[in-house]
Amino acid sequence: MEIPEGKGPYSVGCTDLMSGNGIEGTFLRLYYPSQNHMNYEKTKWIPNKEYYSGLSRFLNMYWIVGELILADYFGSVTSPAKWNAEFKTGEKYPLIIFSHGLGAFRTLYSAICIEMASRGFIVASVEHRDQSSSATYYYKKNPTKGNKSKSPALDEEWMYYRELKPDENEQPLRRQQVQQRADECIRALKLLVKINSGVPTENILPLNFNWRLLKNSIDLQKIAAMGHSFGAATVIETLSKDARFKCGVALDAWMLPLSDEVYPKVHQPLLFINSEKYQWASNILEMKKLNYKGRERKMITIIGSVHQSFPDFTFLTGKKLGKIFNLIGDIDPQIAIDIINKASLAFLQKHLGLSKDFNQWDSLLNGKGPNVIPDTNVDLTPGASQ
Ligand SMILES: CCN(CC)CCN(C[C@]12C[C@](c3ccc(C(F)(F)F)cc3)(C1)C2)C(=O)Cn1c(SCc2ccc(F)cc2)nc(=O)c2c1C=CC2
Repeated sequence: MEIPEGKGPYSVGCTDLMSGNGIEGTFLRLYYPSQNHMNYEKTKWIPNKEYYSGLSRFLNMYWIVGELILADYFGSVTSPAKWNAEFKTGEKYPLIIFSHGLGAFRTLYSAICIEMASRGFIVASVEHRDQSSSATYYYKKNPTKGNKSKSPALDEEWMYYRELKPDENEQPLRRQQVQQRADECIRALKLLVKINSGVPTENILPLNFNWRLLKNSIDLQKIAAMGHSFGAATVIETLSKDARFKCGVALDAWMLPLSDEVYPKVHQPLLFINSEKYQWASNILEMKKLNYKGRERKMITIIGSVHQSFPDFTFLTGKKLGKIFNLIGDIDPQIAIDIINKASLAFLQKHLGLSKDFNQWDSLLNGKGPNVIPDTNVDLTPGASQ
């Protein structure tokens, strides 16, 4: 079981960028079209052991037991992208900013991000520092004691998932977090615009990736946001704040963090791709609040899919464990991710004005095709037994 390769014509590279100290900085994993050299190592899927500690805590496993099991089980998993491969220059690429879900972090959606990059997108998967990530880290510049000659020592600070207190009301926390998440997506865009303009950018991470090759390589008129669950709410919040994002793809959106005043502000086209199992009337009704005359809204449901059909875990456990943890639905994970990717590509071509062949999948946007239906299968009549 491993994470599927991109199906598009471009070879895919991957690197990490952390810019700015402390939690105000930007931390993202970049997936991009790369030169087709063969001698590159693959990308480490979960790059630091602290992520396993965070995950086991998020999953309510016993901290140590969970960490050891997860590290043992997933420690050698790689993503099918060439680590620090040379960027493929010579054309301008559309840009996707990707936002991860609650308890996830920037590396866990590589199947979707790699597929997009293989189709000719630059994809920046941001890592959120709003304490919704299982774990994340940043560097605190501690002033060098006296001697100015040495560069200030940088020490890693780890931040873990903030659990809800027993009687804490979830909504205020999630509303504050979705604001921070949107700001982090907008900061990531600003950083990439700066890199595109050729301004040299310092990467705190000691990686040998040539960022100068990205000069004039991003098509600034073709920028979209994508995200899963809490990350899909982040997409909606981000679009409402920054018109540079021309459209959004909301994967199994969790609408609780959004307040009513955001709905009239989202003018850009939105695609909702919903799993069959992760749907309930109040959540769907919140999505419908975004329907305004003249605003493009598309919704499809993938039959047999579950909430975890979107992150990479769906490919990494056998059928049995996958079923127990609800990581795999009745639909084959590869078939589900193909529908997710093709519907997203068709929508992005239409609303970013791409001249590719993604319109071949337009029928998916109308819920036509195997394993897919238009809109939702939830009965929205009030008081219906859900
Ligand atoms: C018990 C903890 N309890 C916390 C509120 C609920 C935990 N939970 C269901 C889970 C995540 C699950 C999972 C993953 C991974 C393995 C593994 F074993 F494969 F590692 C197992 C089991 C446990 C399925 C969700 O939070 C669902 N969810 C998610 S899941 C995003 C995610 C997180 C971690 C990952 F590693 C991969 C993907 N993103 C959201 O934005 C939202 C929700 C709910 C509302 C908003």
